[in-house]
Amino acid sequence: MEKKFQNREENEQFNLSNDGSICGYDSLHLLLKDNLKPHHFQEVNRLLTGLNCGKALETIALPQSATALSTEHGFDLQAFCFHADKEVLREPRVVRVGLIQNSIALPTTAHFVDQKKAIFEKVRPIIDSAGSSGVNILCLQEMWMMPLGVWTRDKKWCEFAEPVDGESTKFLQSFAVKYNMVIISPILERDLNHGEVIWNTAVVIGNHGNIIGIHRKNHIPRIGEMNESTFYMEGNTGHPVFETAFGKIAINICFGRHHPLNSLIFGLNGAEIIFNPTATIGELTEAMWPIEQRNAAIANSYYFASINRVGTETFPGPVTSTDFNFYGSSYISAPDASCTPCLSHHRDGLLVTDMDLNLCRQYKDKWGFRMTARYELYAETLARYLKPEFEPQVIRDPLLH
Ligand SMILES: NC(=O)NCCC(=O)O
Repeated sequence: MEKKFQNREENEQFNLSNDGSICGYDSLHLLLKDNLKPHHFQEVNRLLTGLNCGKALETIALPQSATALSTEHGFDLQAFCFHADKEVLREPRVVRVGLIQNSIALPTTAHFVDQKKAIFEKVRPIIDSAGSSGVNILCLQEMWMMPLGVWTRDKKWCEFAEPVDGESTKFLQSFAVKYNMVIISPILERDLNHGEVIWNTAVVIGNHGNIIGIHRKNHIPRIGEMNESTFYMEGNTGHPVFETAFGKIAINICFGRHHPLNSLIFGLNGAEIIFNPTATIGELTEAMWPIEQRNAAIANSYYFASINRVGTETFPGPVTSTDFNFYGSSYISAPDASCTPCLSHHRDGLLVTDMDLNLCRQYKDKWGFRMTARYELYAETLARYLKPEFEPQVIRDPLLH
């Protein structure tokens, strides 16, 4: 539950104990709401999260069956609605999207079978809550079925890898059928047909429980010790867009969000919603988190839905122990530059959001980013850049020494 304190000093004091909250609050949004005068908060909120169709983003009421699960299991549950303008020739195309963020359920030293089982049991009520909320497309976090062992160099974590039609897919297929829901399941994949190599993969399960297809992570981080390429290499599936019963979607896995051309190409292939399952930590990316995804949504006239895991994952090593502190804060950005507030910084959560997909074309028409882009210039420079004899186009001040 959200921590509540008598006053700001107590909140700040609490933050010193470092429970992963923001000064005792679930999110920046709630911290500001609780500490600003209502008219100040209204203005700060407008500046931080924008306006959708001229108004602050509306919240939506969810069925009691969904909210009861959040109370019983202590996960954050928030619900919002992005509107589009009314059109004469097209009906609204409203899709209900759900994002799940969660911590692991057992210490990373527990038996692997127990760890995976415990994660399944942890997400089960959250998926049920999404299902009873009428979610059409649900996305889980990057490698949701395991701790983030790929940030250690310890190859034992390869044991969590599964074939595309493995245990995690089978677990989720039953929910897809039960709730008539498309489910995106980001896993550590083992490709049995190609030398048993490992990939970082999102499996797209259709609303009839069928596997529509997969996408493999395009960009693999190599940041100091955070070097996932010791486990798997850059994906070989391009930039697929999956045409589902509820809209055209694509998955831009984690590190891909830092690459604007990666985001661009999903858009050129016609994606209306990008799902961005992520695992990231505060000291590295928290200042980027509210910016990059919103920018991608604006520049490409699509929705961008980002999910980050929560909690601390401790990996004891022979000499030192490594801790990763994930900051949650899953949220959705829209083509009109508005966005939802973030889910909790430290608790499991489900974000349910209605989005009218008509907003994508309306913003293409209004801002004309596709029309005004200079793809031929970019393509020409990129083609030259790839050649060994490339020289940067720099005009030097002749008065420089
Ligand atoms: N999982 C992953 O690619 N994380 C890298 C850090 C980041 O992009 O935030």
